[in-house]
Amino acid sequence: MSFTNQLREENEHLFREIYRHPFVQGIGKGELNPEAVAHYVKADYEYLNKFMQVYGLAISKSAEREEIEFFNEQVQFILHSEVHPHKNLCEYIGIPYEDLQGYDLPPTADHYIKHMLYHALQGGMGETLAALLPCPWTYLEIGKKLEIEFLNESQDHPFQPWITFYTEDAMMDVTNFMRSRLDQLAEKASDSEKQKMREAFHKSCQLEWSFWEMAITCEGWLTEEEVSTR
Ligand SMILES: Cc1ncc(CO)c(N)n1
Repeated sequence: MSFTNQLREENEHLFREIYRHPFVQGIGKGELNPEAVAHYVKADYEYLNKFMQVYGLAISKSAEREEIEFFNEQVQFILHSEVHPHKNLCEYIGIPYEDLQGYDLPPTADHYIKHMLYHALQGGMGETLAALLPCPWTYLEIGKKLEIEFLNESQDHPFQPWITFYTEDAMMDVTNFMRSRLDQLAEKASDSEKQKMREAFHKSCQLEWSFWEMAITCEGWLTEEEVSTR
């Protein structure tokens, strides 16, 4: 079995729970709390800004042009395409996209991005890819499952653009490219390197689930008042 198939199998429980998460199910049902949606877009906009910087670090570790080209394309994809699912969510809550930009990352999003920055700075390309891979892979699976379970050609669905964005070939291509590179690198990696890749991948899966939870609970940093009253 390939290394990334093993990773997928080891994290089956998390993939399942991510799909079952109330925010994800809310996308499917077309019913979401507007405050949670605003919280998600604010966090995800800044998260994706930082995500592009992780791609920049990955470029600095690239062994060949093909990899540089891939990461460069992914930066373009975030800048110009991944704004569409955000705009879909903004329309649902009737708030201009610009009004949801420039906020501090809530604790979980901050943790997630620093986890990726850590592996990109400390580890090699394999570890970097292992930390990045759950991002496209979990969204691809969410999109595919929601499409089958909730999208119906004949009915308007408020989140149809969001769902179909993540089922398009682009998401599949990113996931497959990262998987095949990671599989190649894992073949040559030592056991201890593979262990680091496993851990990076597993923590990213956990943080994907936590990111949805952060949105639905409108998680924020404790205020001074909250700290002093506990
Ligand atoms: C937190 C998170 N993970 C994955 C994606 C998909 O790129 C996203 N937009 N946000």
